[in-house]
Amino acid sequence: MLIPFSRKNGFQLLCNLKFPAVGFKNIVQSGLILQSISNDVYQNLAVEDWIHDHMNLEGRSVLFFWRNSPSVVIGRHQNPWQECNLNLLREEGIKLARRRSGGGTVYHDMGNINLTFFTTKKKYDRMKNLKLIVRALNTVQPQLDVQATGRFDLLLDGQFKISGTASKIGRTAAYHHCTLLCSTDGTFLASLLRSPYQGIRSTATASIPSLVKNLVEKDPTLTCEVVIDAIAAEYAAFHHIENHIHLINPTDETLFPGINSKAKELQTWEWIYGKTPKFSVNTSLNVLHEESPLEIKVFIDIKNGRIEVCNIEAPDHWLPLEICDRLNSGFIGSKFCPMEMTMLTSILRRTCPEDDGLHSKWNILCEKIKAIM
Ligand SMILES: Nc1ncnc2c1ncn2[C@@H]1O[C@H](COP(=O)(O)OC(=O)CCCC[C@@H]2CCSS2)[C@@H](O)[C@H]1O
Repeated sequence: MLIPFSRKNGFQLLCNLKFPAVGFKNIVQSGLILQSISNDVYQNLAVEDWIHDHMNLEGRSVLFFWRNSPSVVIGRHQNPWQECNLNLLREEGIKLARRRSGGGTVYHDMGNINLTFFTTKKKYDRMKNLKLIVRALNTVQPQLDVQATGRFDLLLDGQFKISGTASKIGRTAAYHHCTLLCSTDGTFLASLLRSPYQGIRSTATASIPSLVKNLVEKDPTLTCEVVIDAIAAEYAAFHHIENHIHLINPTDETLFPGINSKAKELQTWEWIYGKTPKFSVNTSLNVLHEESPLEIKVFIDIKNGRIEVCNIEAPDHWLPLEICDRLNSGFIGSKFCPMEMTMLTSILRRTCPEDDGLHSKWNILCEKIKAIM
């Protein structure tokens, strides 16, 4: 049963919980189980940041459950252009988030559970956490074949990924977080995580795609609610604590002072796109000229999400070199982002001679360039 986390004692509860007496030999590791009432990926990631930064985890550990409305979550050192179909994300209104932990890109929706295991750096143990999840799943469905792999995925029937792992290890605190697929939209997941962008060269961490499956496909009773309750019960039994899930509101500043500014930072363009490791795009675009295709070469270097070097080379007879150069130098310093391009190209177009033919070619080229962003 879920009981609301009271405002009055919330912060106290998080920071100064009274733990059972610790014996000399049998050290009782005390714990706390939390679940977010929000489905906003930025707010939930901010809870992780807050607990990691502010909670004293010495002698206590915390398990945090959270679910998000449709979102794509990239790792700290990843390139979103390389990892997902940004145009599709924009069209469908899917949130894109960059987390603070490393690793690959995953898709979240309300059919996916996220679990964060907070401990001290010393007590950090991903295999122990995954085994706890496996025990919980087997309690509900003893027939289920779920195993943890060497790279800390959970596989169903030896081949289908149902969980991916990432982690952040701080100076004293650490967390291991993982996903768990109960009833996620697999078709949508696959199309969102397929990048259509060609010619990207980068040193960013690349994701490792797998065949995925939902737990409900194996057993329809394994819904998110059932699975969360089973894992909470297993965690409570393991840590000798009350089997109770405390509901938390991640926008509650009395509980988490300063949390809203953490959530805000996670939503900024500078964090999501700007933290992409330097990369380059080397591709070509095709336009039609007198009914035959014509090749336009594009070389762009992007640093901190912004265009650092730009070389768009169109045949001189199609677009005069001078006009091309105007575009190339005009783009320097701007965000590698279609919205910014729309603004910029309409400003730059005013510097172009009044010529309908030229303007139409300019528009065609700018639309093509926007499509690779
Ligand atoms: N939700 C989810 N769960 C499991 N596997 C997924 C999911 N979404 C996509 N995938 C598959 O994993 C690969 C990427 O695998 P890869 O191993 O590259 O990355 C991960 O697993 C990262 C897990 C991060 C977990 C965090 C926990 C809280 S916030 S996000 C992707 O291409 C798909 O094939």
